[in-house]
Amino acid sequence: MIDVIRFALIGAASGAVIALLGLGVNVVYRTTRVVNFSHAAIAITAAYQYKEFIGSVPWPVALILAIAVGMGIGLLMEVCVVRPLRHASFLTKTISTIGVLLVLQAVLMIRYGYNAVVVPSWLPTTLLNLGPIPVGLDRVLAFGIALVLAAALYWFYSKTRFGIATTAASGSERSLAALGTISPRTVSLVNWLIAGGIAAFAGVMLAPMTSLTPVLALSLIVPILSAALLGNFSSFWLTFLGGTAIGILQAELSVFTSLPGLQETVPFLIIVVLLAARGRGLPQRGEDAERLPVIGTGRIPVLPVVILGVVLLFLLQWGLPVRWVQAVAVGLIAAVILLSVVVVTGYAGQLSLASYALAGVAALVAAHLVANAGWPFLAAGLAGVVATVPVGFLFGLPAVRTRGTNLAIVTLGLAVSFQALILNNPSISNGIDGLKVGQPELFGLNISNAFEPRRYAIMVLIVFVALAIIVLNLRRSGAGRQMIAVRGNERAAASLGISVPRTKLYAFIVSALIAGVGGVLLAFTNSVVTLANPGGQFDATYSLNAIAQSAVGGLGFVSGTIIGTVTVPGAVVDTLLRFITSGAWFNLIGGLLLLITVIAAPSGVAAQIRVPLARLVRVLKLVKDPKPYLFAAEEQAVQPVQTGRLEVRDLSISFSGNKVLDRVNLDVVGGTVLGVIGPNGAGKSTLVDAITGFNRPTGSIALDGRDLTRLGSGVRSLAGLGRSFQSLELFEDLSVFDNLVVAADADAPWHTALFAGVKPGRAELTDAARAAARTLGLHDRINAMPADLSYGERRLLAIARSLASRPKILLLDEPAAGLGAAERHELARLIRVIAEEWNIGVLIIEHDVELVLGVSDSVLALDFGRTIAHGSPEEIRHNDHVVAAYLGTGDTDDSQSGDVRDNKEEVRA
Ligand SMILES: Nc1ncnc2c1ncn2[C@@H]1O[C@H](COP(=O)(O)OP(=O)(O)OP(=O)(O)O)[C@@H](O)[C@H]1O
Repeated sequence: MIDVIRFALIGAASGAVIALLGLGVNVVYRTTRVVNFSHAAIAITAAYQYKEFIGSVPWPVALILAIAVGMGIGLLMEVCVVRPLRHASFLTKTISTIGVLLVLQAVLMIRYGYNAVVVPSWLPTTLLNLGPIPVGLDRVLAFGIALVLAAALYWFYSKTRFGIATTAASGSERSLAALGTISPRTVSLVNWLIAGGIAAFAGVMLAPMTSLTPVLALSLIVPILSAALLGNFSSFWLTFLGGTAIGILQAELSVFTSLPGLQETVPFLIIVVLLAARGRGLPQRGEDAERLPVIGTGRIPVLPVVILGVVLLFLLQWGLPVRWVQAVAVGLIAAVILLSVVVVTGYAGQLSLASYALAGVAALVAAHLVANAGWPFLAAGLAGVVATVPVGFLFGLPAVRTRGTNLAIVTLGLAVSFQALILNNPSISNGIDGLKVGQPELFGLNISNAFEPRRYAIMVLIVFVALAIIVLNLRRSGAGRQMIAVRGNERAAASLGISVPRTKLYAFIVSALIAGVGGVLLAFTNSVVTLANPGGQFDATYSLNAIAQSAVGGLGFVSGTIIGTVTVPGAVVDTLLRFITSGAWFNLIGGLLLLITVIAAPSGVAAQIRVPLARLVRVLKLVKDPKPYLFAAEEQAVQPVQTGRLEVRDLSISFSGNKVLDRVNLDVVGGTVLGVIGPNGAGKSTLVDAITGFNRPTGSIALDGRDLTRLGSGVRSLAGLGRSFQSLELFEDLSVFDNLVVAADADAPWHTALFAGVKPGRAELTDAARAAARTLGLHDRINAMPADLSYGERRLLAIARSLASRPKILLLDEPAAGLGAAERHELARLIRVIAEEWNIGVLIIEHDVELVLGVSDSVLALDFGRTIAHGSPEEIRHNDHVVAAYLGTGDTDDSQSGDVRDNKEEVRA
């Protein structure tokens, strides 16, 4: 028992320092919404500086100087990286901090090498007896200092004017500017300085507890970010408690369990479970969809690819010296793994940091089957690749409930756990001796990289080209469009019947399969497969390098995987530079290149060069221009839907005890329009969300007698409930054509996704999608991107997209917001067309009362979530409750309403 307490105290001290580092992560997240992956690297850099300073100055001066170094790095990051990227997506921001991490690590590697450095403690290390328990005084003091600092930060950010301003604005420059007195620039700068200082101080505290190595920063990332995550990147106390708990758990596990790797894994897995419990299947209303990096078209420029392929084949077989052949192979293998990043992060928008772990799964299985079961290379390799399917599924599961940076941390944590528990376990991976796989053969030919490097490289080339074609096909397939829809806007995707969890898991599994192929190719490059560290070929942190390489090339581009290999160690550029530099310098160049790319060209080099390249290819007549989609001249007849009836009974919902909907009852019948009005905050959008499955109300919702109450939003959409959003939520990465196709395709049978990479199929507009485009006047804009449409056209596209999914009932959330008088009049006419010609039941919520009264067959008025009136437009117009709650006067402006009231007659005529 005494030992348990003693190790709890020891763990609490290191945990408190981890927490301190987590607190620094919170500080910058509050200001800039950036999760800083380089925070630990700043700490380690400052700790190295401290070690240098104490050689020449007293320790207090050294400590101050080290803190100044940390603050300096924070300042540089703010000025050179964070500020230029302040409008970028979370993806770009996160990747930029990974860039800073790689740069700092490379600098430390150049300066100090791999050898561990011991740093003396500046705190007294005498043994203290707490009753019968001996503990180092330095540990107790470290815990106390961390606790005081956490309290100081809490005080500073909740009590001082500066801190309150930072907290209130919570990362929004506009809110900060609105607060007046302090400029957003100052707030950002000061917070980055504070964060840098805290990192440095924590680094100097941590250094004596563990010896310093440049890679220490990498092993600290997961615990630090986990602590910050536990505090939701904002609560200092929860972060402090979380970090301390992680430290205690790790100390206890390291002493009282014999399974290696458990101490890295268990605390992290607890966090995953907590996150999953806290997470949500879909983002909430108001969580802005971000502009993510550009994605390629997926078109295959056949002739240029064939020419390049043949030239490379020739060079590999005859033209290049062996050294260069091997360098090309190294680059192509890395490019295969980067293809997996294109699928999961580029197409599906899920920032996964586990590509090398998944590659490692395939390598482990294949190497075992060859080394211990005597399987031939091909069969073992295929088995290894298949083995990645369940692991890819497992790694994808958190994506169902988390997203963004949280997901990045979880996937990196899973990768680190996999390495600690499996790859580093000598009984599984045979430790640093590795697994002997000898010389692989393919169809009777020796293809060993050592003896037949040309054959090995040609095999790698063929595999890369095949996978690249599959990934390009996937981009053009229905499954690819669904991934891009989910990446662009999960709520909109769900509203069309796309299963968001299934799409994410699909992306993870496809990506795992591709990474698996890369893993097998990488593993069999040598006759011994080394999986355990040091020297493991699949170190979890290589996935950070992979995301960096991918971002340099272009996350959404297959061509980006080749461009990204310029920063791959051992590939062509590195081989070239080895004549003048060492490997450490190459890593530094790679990190700097990443930073320059994300700032100057956030979508990567491939996105930057695609326009001139396409022009060149066209001038040389190497490809045909794609034909734009043209509508047939004849009018598309609308096929009316089967009549639907939506019945909503006793719908209620509360948020934090505040009743937002209170026993609302309504019916919407095919061919009619129900208007819902109410003042701001009456609960109108919440009503649409509740009916379509975006929140969890009580009561019941049935469509044509089928109870939908317990079903998710995607299933409700497939059952016939369509909706639009107040904020439109278009898929900005997809053309108008593809926005409609993706809506019509949502119920495609799942097995089409199985062969999407081989048989992508042709995107076709369904009859309903064509009719929707015609009805809403978008047929002439069908090849445009949403960003090129006028505001009014964008609103119409949102409705057309819902119509393309053939709903029986369509719920329109403020469709006229921001439209001019003429556009509103046209919209009112279209709503009657949708009801009467398409036979759809329409529920419209609108602030424009006259529009609602003019277009609806009956109207429901809400106030504070309660129905205050329900009747014909005329009854509502003169209802006393409505007049009191909403209209303000008994007389509405009849001159304005006359126009829209005539719509029913106009359409009937
Ligand atoms: N997820 C949520 N958590 C907490 N409160 C919420 C949530 N969603 C809605 N509310 C609250 O419910 C109330 C009703 O909001 P809702 O957006 O439905 O009103 P509305 O009638 O559509 O208003 P508006 O016309 O301004 O859009 C508001 O007070 C809002 O703050």
